[in-house]
Amino acid sequence: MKMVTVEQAEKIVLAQIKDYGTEQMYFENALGRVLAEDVKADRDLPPYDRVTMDGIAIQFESFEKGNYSFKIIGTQAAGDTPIEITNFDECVEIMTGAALPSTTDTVIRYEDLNIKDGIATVTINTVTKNQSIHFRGRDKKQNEVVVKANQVVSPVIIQMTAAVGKDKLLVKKLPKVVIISSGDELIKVNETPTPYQIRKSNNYTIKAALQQYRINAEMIHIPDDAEITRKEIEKCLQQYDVIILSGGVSEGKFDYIPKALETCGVEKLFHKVQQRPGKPFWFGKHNNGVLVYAFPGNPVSTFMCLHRYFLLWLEQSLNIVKEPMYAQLNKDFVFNPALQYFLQVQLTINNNGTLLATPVEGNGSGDFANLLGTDAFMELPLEQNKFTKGEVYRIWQFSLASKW
Ligand SMILES: Nc1nc2c(c(=O)[nH]1)N[C@H]1C(S)=C(S)[C@@H](COP(=O)(O)OP(=O)(O)OC[C@H]3O[C@@H](n4cnc5c(N)ncnc54)[C@H](O)[C@@H]3O)O[C@H]1N2
Ligand code: MOO
Repeated sequence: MKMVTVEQAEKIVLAQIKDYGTEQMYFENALGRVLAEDVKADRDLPPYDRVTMDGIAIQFESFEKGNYSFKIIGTQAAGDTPIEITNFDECVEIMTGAALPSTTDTVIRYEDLNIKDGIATVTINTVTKNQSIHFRGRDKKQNEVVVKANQVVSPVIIQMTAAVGKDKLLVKKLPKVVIISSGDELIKVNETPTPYQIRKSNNYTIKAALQQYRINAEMIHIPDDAEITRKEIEKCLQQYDVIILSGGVSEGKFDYIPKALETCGVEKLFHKVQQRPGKPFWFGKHNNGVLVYAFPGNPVSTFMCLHRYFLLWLEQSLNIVKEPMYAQLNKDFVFNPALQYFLQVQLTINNNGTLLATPVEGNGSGDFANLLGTDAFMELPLEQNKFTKGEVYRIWQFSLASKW
């Protein structure tokens, strides 16, 4: 099979979008999950005419006719049953959050009153009818949708679901994912490497990226052994929805992955994409539905393919709707090979509000240290070799949104 373009690879990957169903969960645990139902207001919001200042509640008409002094007939806290007045010159001392008595229509705050011997005297001349009242149903009506389905549950959504008494939420189920690292040169994080060994790290960055979507992926390491590789993949095909591999997919003597996958009945949908980094990316599907993303082992290649293909597939499978992001190249750049280049860029916003992408090239796809100073990959078009400052291209952001 011929090498596919980035565009073709994306099409093939997105043709495998899958709905993993829904599940109910306690609302407090739903942060970061994708809501699979609309949430409606169980009653009007606010549910009653809500007082917004501590002070007194009066009938505006009384003040309008020249009455400045009101006899306090009671004190009403938030949560209390409203105390009704029976005379024009009466008032209720009332607290923020209390329900406005139906016989009153205006609230005057303590700062504008003088209270002595049970009489509240207004010390200002301008009072507006209905002031300091947040009227019932002003924000939302009963049964109105307050949170729409198909969005990631955020702190404000948690607040709203709490407020409308919805303690269980229907959310999208997440695929079961296993991350497989391979290579005899790789040791555990807490082991001491020989001069020629390195610590495993790609698998942790994948796991962490997936945790942002609340997926708790398992991790497995396999040695450079064809038979063990085959057996482990065989097992994973029975237990998971998605297998993500990192390493062992290029031309090396110990790159057993593509062969093992095909022996296990995983159909190759493509191997090799016309891109840098990440050229040897292998993607396939088992007839039981399990998808296999086998990323090239170089850390930046794995990281780029994860964002450009897997997370895109995941977001679309979970119905997370995201608009593509673009930025303006902030420096001329040249790339000659006939490959689609994913340039590492640092993002800043200039004083015109334009998102600028400054190239920070690094030392190739093994240089994962370079990722720390960058925020996104800028996808440069295949047809061009020269890219000029001021041109706008698509970006794939990986730094946390909290940067701004
Ligand atoms: N003759 C050719 N050689 C290579 C080609 C090619 O087309 N022909 N492609 C190159 C490209 S591009 C890439 S990218 C790499 C991909 O190789 P593999 O997928 O086989 O990956 P490995 O050889 O297993 O590892 C590459 C590199 O990454 C390190 N690595 C692997 N896994 C991890 C991990 N979990 N954590 C940290 N680092 C990891 C590994 O130690 C190697 O240094 O192939 C080129 N070669
Ligand atoms: O996929 Mo490789 O990243 O070009 O070194």
